[in-house]
Amino acid sequence: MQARLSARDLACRRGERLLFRKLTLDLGPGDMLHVRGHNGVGKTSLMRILAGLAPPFAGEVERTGEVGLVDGRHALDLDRELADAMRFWARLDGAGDPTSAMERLGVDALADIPTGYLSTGQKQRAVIARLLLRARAIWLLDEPFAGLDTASQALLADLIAEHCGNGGLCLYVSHQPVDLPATVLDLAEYAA
Ligand SMILES: Nc1ncnc2c1ncn2[C@@H]1O[C@H](COP(=O)(O)OP(=O)(O)OP(=O)(O)O)[C@@H](O)[C@H]1O
Repeated sequence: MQARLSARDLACRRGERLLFRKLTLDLGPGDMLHVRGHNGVGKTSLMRILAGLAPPFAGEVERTGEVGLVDGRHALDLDRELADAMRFWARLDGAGDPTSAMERLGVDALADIPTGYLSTGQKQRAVIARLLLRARAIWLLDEPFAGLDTASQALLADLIAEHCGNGGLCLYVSHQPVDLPATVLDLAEYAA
């Protein structure tokens, strides 16, 4: 898997405020980076910049490989049954049958439940199942462990390890410690 994510001298401004600056990183196959920092330091903003969804105030980002982004924006049609929602995502993502990804995340038993009825953790597991629908080299996961029970947190850690073991890379934001051999980046150290 071709995976590379580099950022040079990144700065981020939101409204009138400069949040962080002079952030440089270079991630390749197998690399894991745990981004942390206090509320409002700019973690979500950083993820959006790295994903190419927002421009940096300064600096450059280079990506090799497709991005799989998990953030709080689930974009689920609340009336659609989960199996149907997953098939919709699979079509959007150019992927095949979502059944095995649903089984891996243990949401196959929820197939006929409208997504609006799913609990927070169940929705999050569905979103992670979507991430597995298609091979994407660069995983950008914003608070992916939030709302997950202990078993699901361990499963997600396993999935990240597997992804990186297969030559992918993963950058995740988490306020909680995660049992993975990731390098830690404290965004507060780059606060402007
Ligand atoms: N569109 C915007 N315009 C102005 N300010 C914004 C905008 N979006 C976010 N901000 C501000 O930028 C700062 C950083 O937000 P961001 O969501 O990146 O922080 P975070 O580190 O992810 O926080 P948390 O840990 O609470 O999720 C916050 O003070 C937020 O209010």
